[in-house]
Amino acid sequence: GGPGLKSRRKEELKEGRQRSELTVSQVMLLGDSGVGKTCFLIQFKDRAFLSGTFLATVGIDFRNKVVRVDGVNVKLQIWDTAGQERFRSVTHAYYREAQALLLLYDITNRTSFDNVRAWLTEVYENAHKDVVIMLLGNKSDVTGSRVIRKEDGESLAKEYGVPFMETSAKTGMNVELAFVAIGNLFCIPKTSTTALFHNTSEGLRCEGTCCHQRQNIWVH
Ligand SMILES: Nc1nc2c(ncn2[C@@H]2O[C@H](COP(=O)(O)OP(=O)(O)OP(=O)(O)O)[C@@H](O)[C@H]2O)c(=O)[nH]1
Repeated sequence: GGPGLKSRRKEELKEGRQRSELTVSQVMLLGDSGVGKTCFLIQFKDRAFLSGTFLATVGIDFRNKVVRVDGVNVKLQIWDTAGQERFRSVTHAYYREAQALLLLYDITNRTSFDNVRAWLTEVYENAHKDVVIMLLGNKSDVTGSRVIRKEDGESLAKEYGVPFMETSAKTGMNVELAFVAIGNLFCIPKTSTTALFHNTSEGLRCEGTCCHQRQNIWVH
């Protein structure tokens, strides 16, 4: 009893309120095998980089993380998919469930960049029509063996009307930002094809009207 219990109750209430504010969103990581999807997710979740031996993802794996977007807690359930062709049928089954897709290519691997078009075709055929897509040029820390210029990534993204960033799962550059941006993208009006982000002292802000309540996107 006593004041200890009272304050604990207060805390529980506050927690409960916070929990009910939480929205859940499914995010899928896509792209060729070896572009760095698993590393990208681990960097985001644990701020660590897995170097050394490359272990290809088998089928699908997932991790949760809560990000704060415009004062709302968003629980991202992130699905890490296998890039290898032989697992495609498994990953296809998850497309429909995803609210957001992060499509990665490797800036040191031209094939992975060329395959972005094929990935997008697959996405448009299988994913939900309101899915939010973002293109990411990963491994931007590598300077010596870069084969895809940043401008190439930008123009491809513009062609498809999707936002773009270069990232590094190794240094962590833009990793968190990409996930926060995905959260923010839900705020972009459907008619808008380009997302304008502003870096403010309070974090990333996007231009557009907020629509956190859009039923097909947010699962409460
Ligand atoms: N330099 C550098 N290496 C990276 C980066 N991201 C991943 N790697 C390396 O690239 C290799 C592949 O990374 P993974 O994350 O396993 O690739 P994946 O896309 O998950 O591959 P699949 O599971 O087969 O689809 C590993 O050897 C990583 O260490 C990065 O940002 N910079």
